[in-house]
Amino acid sequence: MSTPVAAAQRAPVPMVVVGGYLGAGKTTLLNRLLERADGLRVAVLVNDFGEINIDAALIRTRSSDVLQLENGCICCSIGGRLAEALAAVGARPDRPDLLVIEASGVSDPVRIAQVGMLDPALQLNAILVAVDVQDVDEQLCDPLVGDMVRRQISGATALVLTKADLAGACATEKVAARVAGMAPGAVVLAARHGEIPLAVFIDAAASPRRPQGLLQAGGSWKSQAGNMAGMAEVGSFSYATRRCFDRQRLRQALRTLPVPLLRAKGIVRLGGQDSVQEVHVVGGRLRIASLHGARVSESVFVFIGCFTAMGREAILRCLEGALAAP
Ligand SMILES: Nc1nc2c(ncn2[C@@H]2O[C@H](COP(=O)(O)OP(=O)(O)OP(=O)(O)O)[C@@H](O)[C@H]2O)c(=O)[nH]1
Repeated sequence: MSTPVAAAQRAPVPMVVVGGYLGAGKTTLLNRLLERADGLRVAVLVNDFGEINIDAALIRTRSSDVLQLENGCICCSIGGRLAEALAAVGARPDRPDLLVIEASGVSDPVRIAQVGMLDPALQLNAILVAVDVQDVDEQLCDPLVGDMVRRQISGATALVLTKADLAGACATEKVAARVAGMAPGAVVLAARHGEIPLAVFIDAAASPRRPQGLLQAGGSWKSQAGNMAGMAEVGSFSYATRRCFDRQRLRQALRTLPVPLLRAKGIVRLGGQDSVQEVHVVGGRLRIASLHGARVSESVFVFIGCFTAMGREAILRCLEGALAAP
C-alpha cells in the first residue's frame, strides 16, 4: 500500500457527492451512471439510514466496488469513519477513475464534501443534489424536514430534478425556478429515471464550483441535525424474514400502513416467484420492481420516520400479515 505522501503525489481522484432528501432518486442516479460508465472504474461509497444498507445492496447489483457506512448521517455521526474510508480509496495502488459518495437522505452533502476536500488524494468535482419534483414543495414546507431540504439544495453545484415524468412539464419548470433561486450558481437539470449527462459526474468543468465558502458552509448542520433528532425522534427500524411475501397483500399493507412514515424501502422475495423485488415507499407512493440479477436468502425492509413503539409494532404486524403462506 502506498504511503499518504506518495498517495498525495499522484493525480487526485475526482469525487462527486450525491445528496438529496429521502427517496429523491440518489440511488437511481448512481445506478444509471454505473450502467453507462463504460470502462470507467467507479468506486461508490454509500451511507444509508438504518442498520441495513439497502442502497448498497441495490448498487451492488451493478458494481463490485461498493463501500458502505451504516447508520444515517455521515456528516454528523460518523465523520471519522468517512475520512478513513476516503483515505483508503486515495491510498489504493489502483485508484478508481471516479469516486461517488451517496449521502443518506438526512445528511448534508456539503459537510461530506468538506471531509473529502481535506484529503489531498481527492478532488471535488460536484455536489449533485437530487430534487423530487413531485414532493419538494411539500418537503420545504414541512416543519420537521424543511430546513434540512433547504440546506441540501442550497449547497449543490448541480441540482438534478427527478420524477419530472410523473410531475409534468409545468410543475417541473416551477420547481426548477424555485430551487435555482435557492442555489444560485448551481446548474439545474432534469433526469429521466436517473439519466443525466456523464459529464456532470466526470468533468469538473461541467459543474460550476461554489466559488467560496465551501469549507465554511453548513457549519451548523451538526447541531441542527441533533436538534431535529431530539425533537422529533426521526429514526429507523428494520425487519428481516426468510419467508416470502404475497405481492397483493404486501401492496395492500404498504398502501394502508396505520402509521405515517418518511420513507420505506426493501428488497424482498415474493411467493411463487424466483425474482427478487425492490420496494420503495416515497411520499406515500409505492413502487415494487424486479431487481434483476439479485439473489437473496431473506427479505429485508427499512422504515424511516418518527415512530413510537406502538407504531413500530403496528407496522410489523402489517408486514407479517402480508407474508405468503409457508
Ligand atoms: N417515475 C420516476 N421514478 C423515479 C425517478 N427517479 C427515481 N424514481 C423512483 O423513486 C424511488 C426512490 O428512488 P431512489 O433512487 O431509491 O431514491 P434515494 O434518494 O436513493 O432514496 P434514499 O436512499 O432512501 O434516500 C424509486 O422507486 C425509484 O425508482 C424518476 O425520474 N421517475
